[in-house]
Amino acid sequence: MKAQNGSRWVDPAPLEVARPRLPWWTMLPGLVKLVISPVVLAWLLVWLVGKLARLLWYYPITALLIIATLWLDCWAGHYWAGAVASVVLVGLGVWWWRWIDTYQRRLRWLRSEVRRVTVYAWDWRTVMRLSNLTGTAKGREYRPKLKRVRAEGWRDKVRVRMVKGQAPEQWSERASGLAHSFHAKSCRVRVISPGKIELDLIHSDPLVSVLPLPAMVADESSVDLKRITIGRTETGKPWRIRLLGNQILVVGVQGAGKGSVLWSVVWALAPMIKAGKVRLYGIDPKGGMELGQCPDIFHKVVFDNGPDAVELLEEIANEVRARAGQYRGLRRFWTRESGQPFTLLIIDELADVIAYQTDKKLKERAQGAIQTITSQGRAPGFATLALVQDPRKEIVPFRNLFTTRIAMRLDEATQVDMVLGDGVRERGADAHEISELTPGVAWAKEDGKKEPLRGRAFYASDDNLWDLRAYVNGWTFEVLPFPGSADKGGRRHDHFACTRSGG
Ligand SMILES: Nc1ncnc2c1ncn2[C@@H]1O[C@H](COP(=O)(O)OP(=O)(O)OP(=O)(O)O)[C@@H](O)[C@H]1O
Repeated sequence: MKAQNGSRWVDPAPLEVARPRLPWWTMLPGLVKLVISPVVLAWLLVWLVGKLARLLWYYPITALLIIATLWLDCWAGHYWAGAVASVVLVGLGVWWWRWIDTYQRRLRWLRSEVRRVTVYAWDWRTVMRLSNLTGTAKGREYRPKLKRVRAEGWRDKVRVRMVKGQAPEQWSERASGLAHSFHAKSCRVRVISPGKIELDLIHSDPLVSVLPLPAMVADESSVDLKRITIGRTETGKPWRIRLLGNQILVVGVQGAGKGSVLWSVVWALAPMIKAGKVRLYGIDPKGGMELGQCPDIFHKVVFDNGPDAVELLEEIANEVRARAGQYRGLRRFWTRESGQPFTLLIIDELADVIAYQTDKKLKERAQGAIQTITSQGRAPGFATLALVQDPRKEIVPFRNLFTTRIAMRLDEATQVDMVLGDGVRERGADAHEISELTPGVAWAKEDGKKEPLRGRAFYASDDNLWDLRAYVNGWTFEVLPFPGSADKGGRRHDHFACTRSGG
């Protein structure tokens, strides 16, 4: 209303009301709506079926249980369905409470489904947003998709479809935050296929218990030099390494358990050593502290880093060249049928031989010989197992000649990169975080294989090493009565003495 002369009325402020924005299709003429409605309904149906199929795919056991309960409800009535469901639920609860190990093993699928819904799907959107793993384009939020979850007790394997434009490295950078968000101890990121990754959310370490050496293989023909079992991996499978055509470097701080890798390899080879099909050479510059425990299973062994050690290395390097010359034009690789023994050179502290040696000439000769053996020994059947504490380039300048590298407990993350190579630590190989309480645990990386492997080597006790010596040398023991050992009752104490024969 306009202000008139003497009137108290003034123009009111224009009314500011947002016009309601209706979806575009509401503006369509009624006839068009009628025509496209069956199409829209069909599309809705397909969408619903898709959602249902997705639920059935991710939660098959839960769906089966619900369908079975509904069927029971129709068939026997509410009372019976409720009673059976309660008994099953209570039974599962008691099983979980009393026998969690078998529950986790037997009911892995059900557990996977329960963890998917209660731990991951529940918080997925929030965790993705807070971890900056979502993206926005044209006003729309794009979120990584939670796919299959598999609970294995000690870890949950969680598959994820990444947002377009995302890299696995972005996930590796946030691994620690993801672990905390999903109540896990640590998180590893593994690439499955383009755009798809798998998160390993770790809850406990399956390698905490000591693994005793297994029974020795009876027959040398069953020893496979391509698959020597030296322990167990964290997934419970045998930890196997390849000796044929391979050169192995084991790195770890003092007390990391490098010796257990060494003796697990020798234990697995024992039948072939005994049969003369494998020949061991050894260098132990620490005065025989390690290899001196079984000196007589070696073809030749030297207990220092002086001229004797260098001469032994040069002798082996010459053999490598000579055997390669014999093979030229006849065969490409060593096989058992060649009639020549497979040769394994074991060096207990490589740094003492090639870095700490004060005589420059000896040092250079040792370096040259080891480089010949590691670079040319593959085809003619020569392998090297070198143990070292310090992986720096100044100490081991030719790390790349070792085709399998095993990182035991290390001091720093940079050392892990030096041993296993760039990018392997980002895939979870945290060798610098291996506990002091688990000697023998290691991360291994083979050339040509993308994923590193975590395992624990068998523990070789003094008795095992004594058995090894006796077995390879063919010693037998006979129990003799201890002199004057009969007690008053006439019982003989005859288990204290023995004699050796055959060696
Ligand atoms: N696989 C294993 N399982 C259980 N205990 C182990 C294992 N390996 C080693 N140990 C224990 O850890 C201790 C250190 O092991 P070991 O001497 O082999 O370490 P190392 O890395 O060779 O050390 P160094 O460099 O000083 O020789 C041993 O006394 C042994 O009792």
